[in-house]
Amino acid sequence: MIALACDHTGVALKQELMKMLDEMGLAWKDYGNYDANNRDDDYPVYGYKAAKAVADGECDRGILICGTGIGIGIAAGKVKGIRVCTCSDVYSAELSKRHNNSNILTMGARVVGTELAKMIARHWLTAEFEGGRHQRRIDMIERIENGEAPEA
Ligand SMILES: O=C(CO)[C@H](O)[C@H](O)[C@H](O)COP(=O)(O)O
Repeated sequence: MIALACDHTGVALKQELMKMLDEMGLAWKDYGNYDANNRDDDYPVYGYKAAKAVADGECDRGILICGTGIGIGIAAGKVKGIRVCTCSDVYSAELSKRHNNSNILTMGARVVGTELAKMIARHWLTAEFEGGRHQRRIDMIERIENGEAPEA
């Protein structure tokens, strides 16, 4: 299950991603915002809901959108267990999965066009974590998250 969320800037792009996920046969759940005209909304609300769903195991991973992808990514990354990649290119998106096992992709609806965003999401969704030395580094990140130094 893929968690989707956005603020008012990302409603149209999120709808395009929903169509793409349907075509890929991937299930999704939408954590809002549902209304592009609600311009007074706040991205942390939606970023948190989707990130919590991933952290709690309700969803396997998430794709979140705000104007730049940065604000909603910062908010989502505050949830324990969440590894965010904010991407505007395919290479970073793919490597964030292969090396960092990112579990949330964020993109900027005011940064990337629809087709590029779909391509980025497709690469991210189909890439696989390589483990090995990369797992060691993720373990270090988890130690930092727990208030410890990365080296045991
Ligand atoms: O937080 C952001 C910057 O990382 C997002 O791009 C928001 O979508 C943006 O700040 C919203 O701006 P608006 O002027 O309220 O549309």
